Amino acid sequence: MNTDGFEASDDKTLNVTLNGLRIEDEAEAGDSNQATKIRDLEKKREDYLEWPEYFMAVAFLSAMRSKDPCTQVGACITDSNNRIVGVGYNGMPIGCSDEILPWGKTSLKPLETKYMYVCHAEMNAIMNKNSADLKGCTLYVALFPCNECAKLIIQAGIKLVVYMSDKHKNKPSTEASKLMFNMAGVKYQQFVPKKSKIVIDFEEIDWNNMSV
Ligand SMILES: Nc1ccn([C@H]2C[C@H](O)[C@@H](COP(=O)(O)O)O2)c(=O)n1
Ligand SMILES: [Zn+2]
Repeated sequence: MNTDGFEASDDKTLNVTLNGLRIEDEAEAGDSNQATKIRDLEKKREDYLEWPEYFMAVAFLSAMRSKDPCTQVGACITDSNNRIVGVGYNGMPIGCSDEILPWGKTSLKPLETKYMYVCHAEMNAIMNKNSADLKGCTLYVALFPCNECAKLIIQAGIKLVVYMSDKHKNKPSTEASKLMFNMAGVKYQQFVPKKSKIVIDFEEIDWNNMSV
């Protein structure tokens, strides 16, 4: 065993035992890159997802379930213990076929547009709650909530809305949401990602080191 805790075997394979796991490397003993790599496996990871990024990523993952051809929105509600207590995405109400109801938005006949029927992501996340109530909770959502969802958010007792985009900020609906949030003491803040990308590539997972 050398001073780094590595064991150089006769066949020039670098063998290291970490927490009962034997890591064998085809590197020559003394290869400093390999040594650094192996030493990194002994330390706590520093590039783990922080809570806000994790929750916003859950919101975005949920949005991938949406069948809306134009806009997919996801929402994730968390409590003060950083537990997820509700998730949702925009979709047709339960029992109302999303094969039959319209997904278009341009028809001059309101009944033939999705707007009459779609449940917004925030509404679904609130309705899907798995805790007794949502008092003091935080809602993560891709788009700033509309006025109808703002009412639900307020009534549910949610205290903070973290949103990614307020691209409709000049719409009366957004202004109404902000007016109600301000009156009701619901705070809202734009999410500033620390990572530009969060990728899950199933084909690239290194099962030996369990890194993605
Ligand atoms: N905060 C939001 C904003 C929008 N949505 C949903 C509702 C519709 O399915 C769609 C909006 O349609 P668009 O006019 O953008 O094609 O997005 C939501 O769930 N939450
Ligand atoms: Zn809404």
